Amino acid sequence: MLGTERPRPAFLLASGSPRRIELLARIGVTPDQVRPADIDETPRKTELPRQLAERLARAKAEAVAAEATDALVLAADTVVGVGRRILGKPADEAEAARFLGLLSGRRHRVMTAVCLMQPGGRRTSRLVTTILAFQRLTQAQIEDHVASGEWRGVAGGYQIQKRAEMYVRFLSGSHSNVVGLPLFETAQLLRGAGWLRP
Ligand SMILES: Cc1cn([C@H]2C[C@H](O)[C@@H](COP(=O)(O)OP(=O)(O)OP(=O)(O)O)O2)c(=O)[nH]c1=O
Repeated sequence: MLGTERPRPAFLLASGSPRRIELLARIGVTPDQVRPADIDETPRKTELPRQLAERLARAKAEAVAAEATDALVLAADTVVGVGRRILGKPADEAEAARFLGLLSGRRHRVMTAVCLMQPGGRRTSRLVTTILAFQRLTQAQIEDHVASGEWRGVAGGYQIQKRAEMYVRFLSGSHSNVVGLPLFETAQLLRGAGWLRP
């Protein structure tokens, strides 16, 4: 850094998702601090998947930025939508199996909203949608998936970066978006904030 330049703000990742840390690392970005936001993620009645993702990403970013006004704060939220239905994180094995049944043989959408708060309160964001289709799943495949435990703590109850990819017949759009952080759009936001070089 040259002496005439202003010092960089601290970069905080407002997320407890290990996937988001790994994805950022892939584009050479290491947060100065990881500070998961503690917010209520319950969908509102009649809220659409994209509205939920946008609202939660913003709420996570604002919650952390409120305690660190001089920092650059990045947050994201990933939601799976099948029609108007929102699939969050399955509560238990039965719900994980039900989600897989809903995804079986159908197209669905994965939406990730990314929100970046700059020091001084300027906010920029992106909403990215990836369309996927799973093959039709047999009962045995659903049972194996549930037994793998890979449904825990993830939207829709599957992880494309793990065994579930073998069921993905079709994907249109960003792969990293499905894993929790669309890297192309995140890099655009970070460039806009002067954090990455154009
Ligand atoms: C669909 C899908 C989701 N996911 C993950 C990404 C997100 O971490 C998670 C969705 O939950 P989120 O609420 O977006 O994120 P999180 O609770 O893991 O972390 P935080 O709120 O602190 O940022 O699901 C995968 O890892 N692979 C997939 O294929």
